[in-house]
Order: sequence, then structure tokens, then C-alpha cells
Amino acid sequence: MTAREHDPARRPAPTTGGGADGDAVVVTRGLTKRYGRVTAVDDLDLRVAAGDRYGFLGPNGSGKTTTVRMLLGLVHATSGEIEVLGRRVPRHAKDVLPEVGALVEGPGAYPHLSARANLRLLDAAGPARGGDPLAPDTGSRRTRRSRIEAALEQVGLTDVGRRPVRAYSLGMRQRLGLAAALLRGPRLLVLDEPTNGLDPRGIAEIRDLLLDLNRRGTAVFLSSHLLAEVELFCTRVGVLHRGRLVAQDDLDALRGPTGRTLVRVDDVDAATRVLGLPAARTTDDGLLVLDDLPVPEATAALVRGGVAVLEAAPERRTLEQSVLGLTS
Ligand SMILES: Nc1ncnc2c1ncn2[C@@H]1O[C@H](COP(=O)(O)OP(=O)(O)OP(=O)(O)O)[C@@H](O)[C@H]1O
Repeated sequence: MTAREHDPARRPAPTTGGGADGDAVVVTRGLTKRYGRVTAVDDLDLRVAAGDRYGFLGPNGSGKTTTVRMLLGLVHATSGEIEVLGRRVPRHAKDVLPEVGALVEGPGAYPHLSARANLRLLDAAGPARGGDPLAPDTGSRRTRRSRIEAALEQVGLTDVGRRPVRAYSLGMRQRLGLAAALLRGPRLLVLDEPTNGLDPRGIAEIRDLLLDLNRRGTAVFLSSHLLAEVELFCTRVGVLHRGRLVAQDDLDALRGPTGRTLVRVDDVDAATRVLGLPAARTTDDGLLVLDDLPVPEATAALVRGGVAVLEAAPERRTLEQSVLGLTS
């Protein structure tokens, strides 16, 4: 990544990776939303390619939810353009949205009904695949039932039986919201804080489910303020700060090298002497930190000096370091 992309005052450089706009599932150009004097989203150029697991990161109030709502045609932009699955939104939202599974802030459900009954209603109310509500392909009763069972199974809600949704934990409601998003086998999932309310095991299960869907071709746009979640799941990251996109790049590029080398040796004192360092500097887990000495040179010098090298790698920034640098 270039230094330019890290400068919050400037627009990120044209995005790399993911190919031409032809295979993009989300593109925005100059997308802006103002609420009175508040600019919630400011001149956003997003690009999400088919196959991406895109993490949309930003602190509270940075404009993530407003952006997600605009992508789904729920909020109208003040200016700028949006394309979802190659079609303009909101103009063609009716055609596009049946192929998009969405989970936005607190899934709505009828509290007195079970998960299954809620999905049945949603399934019956939703448009057919392909966006034509009159098309005869919503399926037979059996098809509908198996679609609902498959969605429940995918999110681990098969066994909740007839219990009403009001008796569910927040995590279970979140799973139900996901099941609703999965109902129609979407090409794109747009998820706003999908692991809200889930415990660590639930978070891992949802991550595995999303990875599996992504492997089978569903692009995932995941908005989150949880860096660890994004770091474990996403391939590309967009970072929002005060409504502006301050970085958009592959995860690996955002976790770029710091320029330092980390080595694990059998004898730190001997290594310090061999390299002529004034003092040993080590990480919490005992790796020796070397400034300005790349891995090949460091390894060669240590081995020449009779020090066994057990591990050697360039140090990389964590996503947290990068994002905090961009948003503070
Ligand atoms: N309907 C609205 N009316 C007025 N201001 C709004 C409205 N919705 C959002 N905002 C403002 O727009 C800005 C961005 O809000 P948004 O909810 O999109 O951020 P966010 O990144 O999703 O935050 P969080 O992580 O807390 O959900 C905030 O300053 C917010 O107060």
C-alpha cells in the first residue's frame, strides 16, 4: 500500500486487486449522505469484487450503517452513485435486492412466533429469485420447507423447535436474522455487525458458515468495528473515518511490514554479541527484534556466529496498529 492511501486527508488511490469493475458486486462513486449539517458519509468510492470477503471497518459514528443502508436502498444518498451486482441502486433495487442477503442492525422478527414461522412468513412475502414476484419459481411447499430448514440448519437453529422468538437470546435472534438473509441463496451478503450478541463459540460458528458460503461463491460485505473479527475473516478492508474512506486495500497490504525483523534464537545473549547490538530487545514471546537487518542478512550473520536460528520473519503491523493510525 502506498503512503498516500494512509493519508486521511486524501482520497485512497485507485483500488488494486479484484479485477475490473466488470466483476464488482458493489461500486460506489462519490457517495455522500448529509443529515442537515452532519455529513455522515463523505464522497465514498467503494469497490467490492465478486468473491471478496470485504471488511468495512470504522469507529462508532463513522458512517458504516448509513452506507450499508444506502447500499440496500433503505436510505437515499444526497449525491453520488451506487451499483450493486452491476445495477444502479436505488433505481433497480427491486431487481437486485432478491439476490442480496442483508442483516442490518437488530433483525426484525415477530416475537410471538418461532424462528421457523418467521422464516415461513418472510419466504412467502419475499420476491422470487430473479426479482419477479409473479414468477412461478418460488417453489412448491416442499421446496419452500426445505429452503427454510436449510437456512435454519446453516445458522444452527434447527433444534429450537416451537419456542417463540421473544424467548431467544440476542445471539439466537442474530442467527435468525442471518437465516433470513440466507433464505434465497444470495450472491452477495451485506451484514452490519453480524456477530453482535454472540459468544466466542457463536462468533466462530458464524465465521465458518460465512467462509463456507464465500468458498461457494457468495461475496460478503461485513461492516464491523471489531478488528479481530475482520482480521480473521476478511480478504479486503475498507476503513471509514468521519464518513471518509481513508484506506481500501487487501488485508495483507494493510498489515504491511514494519521494516523490522523478528528472530527466535537458542541464545539471545550470544545473538546480541554476534550482531554487535548495544542491548537485546525482545517481544513478549521472546523474539529478538532487529532494526534495519533483513531476514537473510540476520540469519546469515547469526549462523556464522554459531547461533542457532529457530525462526525468522519480517515483523508485520497488526490491523489494529494500521487502523488506529488511520483513524486517530
Ligand atoms: N437519521 C439520522 N439523522 C441524523 N443523523 C444521523 C442519522 N443517522 C446517522 N446519523 C449521523 O451520521 C453519522 C454516522 O452514523 P452511522 O450510524 O452511519 O455510523 P456507524 O459507523 O454505523 O456507527 P455505529 O458503529 O455506532 O453504528 C453519525 O454522526 C450519526 O449521528
